[in-house]
Amino acid sequence: MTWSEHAWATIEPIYHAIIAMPFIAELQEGTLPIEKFQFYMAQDSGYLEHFGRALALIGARAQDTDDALTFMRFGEGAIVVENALHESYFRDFGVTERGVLEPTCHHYVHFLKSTAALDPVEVAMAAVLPCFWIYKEVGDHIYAHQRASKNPYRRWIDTYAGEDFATSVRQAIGICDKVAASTTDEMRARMGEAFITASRLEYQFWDSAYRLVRW
Ligand SMILES: Cc1ncc(C[n+]2csc(CCO)c2C)c(N)n1
Repeated sequence: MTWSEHAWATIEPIYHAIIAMPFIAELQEGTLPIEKFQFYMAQDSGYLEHFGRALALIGARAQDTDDALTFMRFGEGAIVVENALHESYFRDFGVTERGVLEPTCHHYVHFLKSTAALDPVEVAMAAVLPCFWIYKEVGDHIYAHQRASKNPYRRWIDTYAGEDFATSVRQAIGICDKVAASTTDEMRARMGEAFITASRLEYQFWDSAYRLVRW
């Protein structure tokens, strides 16, 4: 079993809890109240900027030059590409400003940034993996189960269910498996812990958007 297969098996309950969340079910049906989506988008816009910086830092710390380049490109993607999507969503859904990072987003980005800066680079790579992988699985799940023909959240769904994104996810998993294969049991365990923590925070991110949790 590869490191990633094992890691995914440990977060399977979290993944199932995510796809059962009202936020995801209502996004899929197109019935999610707009204010919850606005909250999510505004928080996610802040998340993406910090996440992009964490990815670039992991790129700078990666041992292998190809991996460094891949992470730098991920970082660029998070800031440039995803922000463009957010900007158009801001327009379409009437969000005027990003606002402050609310507790869950604040916690998540600071967990990622401190891990990227202070922990071994393999652990940092594992910490950012749920962001890719869970979005891919959630995107595919919603895409496969959607019934509404006129879903205002369609573009969000298409982004994460698309083939371009699938390629990035495969790359991120591949790098984690490669570094895991050439490290110690202790480091693989630390990678697993970071993977679980980030998966919990993915759950919390949607949950707190649904509940509009502010400071
Ligand atoms: C809370 C949160 N987690 C994950 C993503 C998805 N995501 C953001 S950037 C990126 C990779 C580089 O483009 C991916 C997969 C998100 N939007 N918001």
